[in-house]
Amino acid sequence: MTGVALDPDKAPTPLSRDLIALTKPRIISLLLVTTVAPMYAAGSPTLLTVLLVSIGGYLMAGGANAVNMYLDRDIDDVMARTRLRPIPSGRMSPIQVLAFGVACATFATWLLAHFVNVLTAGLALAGFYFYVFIYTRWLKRSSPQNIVIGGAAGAFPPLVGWAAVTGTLDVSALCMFLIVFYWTPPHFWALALLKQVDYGRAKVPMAPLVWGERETMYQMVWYTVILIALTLLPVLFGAFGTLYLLSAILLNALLMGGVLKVLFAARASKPWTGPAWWVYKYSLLYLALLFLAMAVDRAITR
Ligand code: HEM
Ligand SMILES: CC(C)=CCC/C(C)=C/CC/C(C)=C/COP(=O)(O)OP(=O)(O)O
Repeated sequence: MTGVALDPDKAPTPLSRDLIALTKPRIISLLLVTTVAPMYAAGSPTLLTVLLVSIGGYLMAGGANAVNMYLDRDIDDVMARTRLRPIPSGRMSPIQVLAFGVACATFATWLLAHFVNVLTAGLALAGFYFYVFIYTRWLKRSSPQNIVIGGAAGAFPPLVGWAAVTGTLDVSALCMFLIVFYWTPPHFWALALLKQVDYGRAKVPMAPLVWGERETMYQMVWYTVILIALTLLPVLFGAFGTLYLLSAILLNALLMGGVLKVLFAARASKPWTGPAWWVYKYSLLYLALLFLAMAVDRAITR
């Protein structure tokens, strides 16, 4: 016994729980919705294919998230939101985390290439590299456009799901990629507006700190306008029908309403943090329901 007082932040945590935390499971749950829904929009996959793609997708994205925590261990240590993660809290060493992340991604590549197809494995691996090297290693610390360009990483899952079922990519898959791509700025900047102290302390040039709050809010509005147009585009070329159209209209109206509420509150010098939280939380429901509507729409009209 050393007699050192127990720090509640450093209370023992089972290794299994830390390994799961390294993969950011809650984020992956939505990534998997945007992987599996396109599979049902693309065709009629067997349950085994869905299971294999889900396991491979989880391990690839989880591996990417673990390597992200390895590369970001210095800034995770200074942000309140991230300082209890396995590395900054001292429960795991950086090299253990790196090895875990690389092992997950390697196994996922083999699994997808061997049991699904090589295009699916290649697209998932491209998502891994994009997130680790383009977003985390490069853009996150160097530009307020970090999540716009880097956000492309999070848009790979629909391509993965589509390729797993069709063995190829087409304009519907591209539309789904673009939908997630343009959804990312309103999703993330709503949170970035609320976490400016954290990002300032970590010297990460997130949009609100570089452009200011008002400009970030205007940008959120413009990205939402493009997002709405992109969600309606597949209906114009006949990819989806009425159920999807009605769902998209409703979901879009609520998202635009939320984003405008943030902007108008700020312009009127009224509190905008409540509406910003709402937009962040709602953005998650929005994407899940939009992709679910795509799958159901195609399933009932097939
Ligand atoms: C560059 C792109 C993105 C950035 C920078 C970003 C950033 C973030 C951050 C910082 C959080 C807060 C997490 C926390 O509190 O620990 C978050 C939450 C979340 N993000 Fe994103 N995100 C991005 C793209 C995506 C994508 C593509 C998806 C899924 C399709 C996604 C799904 C989620 C989910 C489900 C949460 C809630 C997690 C929770 O409640 O613990 N994000 N995002
Ligand atoms: C197909 C495939 C494998 C794609 C990879 C997709 C992927 C892992 C997307 C993650 C998006 C995300 C959580 C970004 C936040 O990173 P951050 O570093 O800003 O968040 P943090 O501060 O919470 O660590």
